[in-house]
Amino acid sequence: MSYTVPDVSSLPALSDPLETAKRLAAYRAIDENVDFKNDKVIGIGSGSTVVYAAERLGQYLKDLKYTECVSKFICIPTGFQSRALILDNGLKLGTVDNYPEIDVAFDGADEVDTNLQLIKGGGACLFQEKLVSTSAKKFIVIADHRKQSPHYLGTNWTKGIPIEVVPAAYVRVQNDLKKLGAHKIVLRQGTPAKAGPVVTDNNNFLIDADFGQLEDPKSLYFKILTLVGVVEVGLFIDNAERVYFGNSDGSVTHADRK
Ligand SMILES: O=C(CO)[C@H](O)[C@H](O)COP(=O)(O)O
Repeated sequence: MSYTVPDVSSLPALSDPLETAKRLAAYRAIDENVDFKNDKVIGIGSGSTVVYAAERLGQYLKDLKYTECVSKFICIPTGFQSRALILDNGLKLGTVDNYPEIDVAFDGADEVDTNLQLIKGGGACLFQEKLVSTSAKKFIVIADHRKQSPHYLGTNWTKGIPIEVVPAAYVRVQNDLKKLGAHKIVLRQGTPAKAGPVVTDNNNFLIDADFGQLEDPKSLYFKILTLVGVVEVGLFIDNAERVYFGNSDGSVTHADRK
């Protein structure tokens, strides 16, 4: 029997309502933002929400109405987990080197403010996420309702801004972050799974620096980025075009960049 992409409104709820919310947001984002006729290169981010975006593309691939175009899509990952998601869903893998222009990219976020500025990097993939999202003509974020900030970044996500640093410079960067006004600075640890610091897909370390609520995330972004040893900062500024939020009542809402 032939396969048809399931309608979002007819999906049975998952056992965890939060997972249901993430799935709804991701499916809606794919349905409304992939141009099946014209898109060629799709960015696939990292984290637990984007799993459902890759799953949705995999569903389109199985539906004979879409198989021909989806099988030609080149999907660009943002790290190891994301690469596996692409392959597990039968999609074609590419790299930014081969495909520097991405039509549309999908990724999760740790917090989204009212201007669609983002904190990302909670899953330690921020450099490649930034590479992919800023290489995309359209960057679409998918998140559950916990990620929607009432106003400023740093309200819901209080673990600090993730910052990817060259290992040789981590002490220097920590000292410099203190001078910039960070209240709490932590070198992210891999324990209990790994003794010692988290090592990113790019062989770097991660520092989480808490600056409290961010009234001006853009200027802080540039201040941190210019510190010697900083590879990338988990503040995604003027990057997201639209964010889909999966809500606890089963609805999905979206916000657009002004
Ligand atoms: O930035 C990220 C990884 O570095 C993720 O996109 C972010 O942490 C959101 O993850 P999830 O969808 O699991 O909440």
